[in-house]
Amino acid sequence: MRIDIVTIFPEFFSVLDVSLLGKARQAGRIGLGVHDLRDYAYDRHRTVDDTPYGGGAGMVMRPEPWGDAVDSILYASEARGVTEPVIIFPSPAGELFTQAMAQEFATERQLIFGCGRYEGIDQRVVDYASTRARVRLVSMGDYVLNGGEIATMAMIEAIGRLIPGVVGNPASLVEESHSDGLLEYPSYTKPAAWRGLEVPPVLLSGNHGAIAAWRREQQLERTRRVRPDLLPPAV
Ligand SMILES: Nc1ncccc1[N+](=O)[O-]
Repeated sequence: MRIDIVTIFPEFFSVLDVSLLGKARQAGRIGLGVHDLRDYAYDRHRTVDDTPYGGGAGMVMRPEPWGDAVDSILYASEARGVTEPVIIFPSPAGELFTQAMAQEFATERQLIFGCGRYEGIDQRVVDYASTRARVRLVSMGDYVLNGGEIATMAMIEAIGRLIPGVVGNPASLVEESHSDGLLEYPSYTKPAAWRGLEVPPVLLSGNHGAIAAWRREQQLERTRRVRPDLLPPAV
């Protein structure tokens, strides 16, 4: 998979050189391009924002630098034979990011992330990009960040770890929260007793059927208690 990021803070993404994603990049499983939006702002001060039409507080990101940045990335995509990649604009006005979306995006050949700042990006950038790529506005939750960089980092981690070969043991991806729609069961390791707290005896029984049943019940109980909205109908 190829990932391109447009941002005014390219240094934000140096963290993607480490850990699993760093190894995936070294192994060639993920290609990463971080593009500084200011490289596409050709005035002397490399301005990327301006005051909003219609008034109001804050600044809006100008369309020209975005248009040139998107065109430059799409031109390179076409040269690599990728037509209509997905462009993701993190936005509190977007559709809520879920594990299902992470799974969906993990099958794409290329993802482009457009990190807005200030009060957002001129709407015409989204409208223009939609004529040349599959555009998705995606939200990490009902709260407001100062820009799309942290949201992009979270999505890249959630998506990247699903790409075959990135996570050492693919089996570990199966029994996780949200992988089967429910929250995961509690986990324990040695010692069996710690500060007067015991590991549930069933986990020491060696009875795999009883262990699987206990874990499923724990998932349901935890999901009922913490996230009843995730419960499948008639549970
Ligand atoms: N919540 C957000 N606030 C600002 C930018 C992006 C956001 N998001 O969730 O993707």
